[in-house]
Amino acid sequence: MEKLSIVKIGGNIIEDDEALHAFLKLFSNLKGKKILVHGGGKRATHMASKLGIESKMINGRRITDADTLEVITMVYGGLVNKNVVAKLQALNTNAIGLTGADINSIKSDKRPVKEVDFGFVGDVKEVAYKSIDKLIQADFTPVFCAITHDGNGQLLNTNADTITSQVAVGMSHLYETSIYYCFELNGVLENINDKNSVIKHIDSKIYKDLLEKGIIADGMLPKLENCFDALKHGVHNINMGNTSMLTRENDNFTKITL
Ligand SMILES: Nc1ncnc2c1ncn2[C@@H]1O[C@H](COP(=O)(O)OP(=O)(O)O)[C@@H](O)[C@H]1O
Ligand SMILES: CC(=O)N[C@@H](CCC(=O)OP(=O)(O)O)C(=O)O
Repeated sequence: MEKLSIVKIGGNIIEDDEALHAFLKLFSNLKGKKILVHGGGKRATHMASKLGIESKMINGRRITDADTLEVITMVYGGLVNKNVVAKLQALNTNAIGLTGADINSIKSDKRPVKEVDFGFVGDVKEVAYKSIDKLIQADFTPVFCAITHDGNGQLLNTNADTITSQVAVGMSHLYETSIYYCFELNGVLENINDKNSVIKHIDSKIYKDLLEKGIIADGMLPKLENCFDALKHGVHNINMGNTSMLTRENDNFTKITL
């Protein structure tokens, strides 16, 4: 099976022009077929506050009312996505920016209201991996933002880590797929205050242990949940760490297995 890399960059890299440029250079130089997924939660929170809209997060997910949906559509689908695409073009990578509505690539269901009403937040139900592959086969590099749609004209906010793992599961029908979750730290850390305390390997048993010890928290919780879900559904390989792990010269990052 041919290989495919799906790389996700988080909010802290997007916020830092130098880090973003350095990352995009590495991504452009990455050999083989590839897809980029970006977040931008921090930028959305900042923009919302400029517009006088308060941001609320529960379990790492944004409560997305109608006003917030407008902000995230402008920020993720517009500002961040188009800037990333333009910067990739400058690096000779022929990128195409997409929400899940484009080419009907990612359909989701609005999250049902239980204890919490998340508003316009979508849980992914269908990835059109064959359509995405048409872009890849035409030598375009898809760049997804954190927006999906319900098929009835409604855009929905969807966590970028989840988009990454679900797109990876879809693409695993066609490729041996690896995920690279790039963020500002060197990997999952034993001690969050010590950047050198990288845990090099996490499997389900170690994960349970880390959860019990309270070592994993905040944004790392949904990230790791997504990892195990993806591995159970056909994704070959998952790595988490600093963007330099893309060079393969750095082996100081976290590898996740079942
Ligand atoms: N044990 C841990 N190791 C590394 N990061 C952790 C850990 N526990 C919690 N985190 C937090 O998870 C964050 C990464 O997740 P998230 O905020 O969703 O970032 P991103 O926007 O890059 O996806 C880190 O910035 C860190 O604050
Ligand atoms: C539903 C939900 O929470 N969506 C996320 C999507 C952006 C994202 O995931 O950005 P990072 O990867 O930078 O955190 C949000 O609006 O914050």
